[in-house]
Amino acid sequence: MGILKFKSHLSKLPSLLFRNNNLHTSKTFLKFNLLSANYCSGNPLQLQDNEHFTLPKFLDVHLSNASQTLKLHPTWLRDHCRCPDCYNAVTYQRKNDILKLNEHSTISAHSQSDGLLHVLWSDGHKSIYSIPWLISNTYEGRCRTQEEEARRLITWDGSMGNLPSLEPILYHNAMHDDNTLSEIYRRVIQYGFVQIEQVPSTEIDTKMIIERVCRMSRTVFGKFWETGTNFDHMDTGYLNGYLEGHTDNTYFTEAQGFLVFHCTHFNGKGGESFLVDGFHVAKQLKQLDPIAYDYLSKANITAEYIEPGEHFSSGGAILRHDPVSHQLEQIRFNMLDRAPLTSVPQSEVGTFYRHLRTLAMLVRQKENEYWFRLSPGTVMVIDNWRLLHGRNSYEGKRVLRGCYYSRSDFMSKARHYGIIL
Ligand SMILES: C[N+](C)(C)CCCC[C@H](N)C(=O)O
Ligand SMILES: O=C(O)CCC(=O)C(=O)O
Repeated sequence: MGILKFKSHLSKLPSLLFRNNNLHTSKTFLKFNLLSANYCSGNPLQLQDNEHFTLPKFLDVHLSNASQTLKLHPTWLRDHCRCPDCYNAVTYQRKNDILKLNEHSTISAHSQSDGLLHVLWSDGHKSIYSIPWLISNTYEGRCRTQEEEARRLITWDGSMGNLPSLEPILYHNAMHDDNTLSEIYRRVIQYGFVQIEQVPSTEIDTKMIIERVCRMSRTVFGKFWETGTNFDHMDTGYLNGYLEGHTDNTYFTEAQGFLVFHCTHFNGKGGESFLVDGFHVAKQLKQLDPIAYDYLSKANITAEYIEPGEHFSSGGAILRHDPVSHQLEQIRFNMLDRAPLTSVPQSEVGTFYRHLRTLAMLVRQKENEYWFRLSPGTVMVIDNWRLLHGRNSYEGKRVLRGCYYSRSDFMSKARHYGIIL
């Protein structure tokens, strides 16, 4: 009877919940001892249980290789019940009451079969869980996944020697084929950039491909911007001098996640572009000077952008890490947009400049720079949290058009295409 009722819950759950993700069910993953592994910060047993300082009774879920168990806290389990009373599968939102969770978290009975866990609670409520879903939605499982995702990133130096030669992505395919769109996302996530070729160099076509990939984000520079024809904004990007490798928007509380460039007109000298893989440089720094790496992961540095009517200012570490997985998430590097250094006491500034110099030296290394020319017809999408971009000074006419994508918007689509979790 109980089981039948469970089944009816199951059929209403979104199929996503039961997606059989290879990553989570693979033998290697299940072999992993979920509790003893210390690949994330802290110890979940100590961190998460402060209820009356008693050790809660964990429920042991036996994983398919039998010798491993996943220990789940009853409150977590009750909070993650996906039955229609606890979860609205249409809006993908919870319905349960956080203040009642604790009193509802006593398990009366449980059983496990066919990849499902059945739980009967002391208040009579019944829950059913898919075990792969449980694994992938715990702290332990998620940290593991983030590590896997980080391992899948391919970092590179200026020679690009370690990158496979990839089929060019053509405008026509990108516009009409969803698989090509998903490939664009895969490349941006994996390598930090993608080039789309044979884009007609009109403003309207540039906008079409931009919007096909993701929605444009409006910033102080507007939604769709153009440089080389106007001095709308007081920024070196609008002038024609050399620009050293940098990331944009270090002065926003959240820098725009991605940049799009399309050079639609060039008639002059110079103006070649380059990219540096900030995650590669970060790896080099960690090896060369782990103390500098650690320092730049913690020290706060403020950046600013000022023009008539505006004054943006925001601080943060140069090497920003995910607070849970501790994976490097963003490099904020723009030496021009640094604000007065008010975040470091004078007694420490010597150390600060020394570490910053070490990083800047690596950023400037010629071997790390990948040089190319942005030319009419090629649209480039660049990860602004990972890659640094720059260009040579130029003379003549050079029209660069483009936009930003917010991190949230682009990552939402990447998740939709199954590129990230
Ligand atoms: C890209 N676009 C020309 C619109 C703006 C350039 C802004 C560059 C600025 N220094 C920054 O780092 O954010
Ligand atoms: O002109 C370019 O190629 C790049 C401009 C730039 O770096 C910027 O606007 O942030």
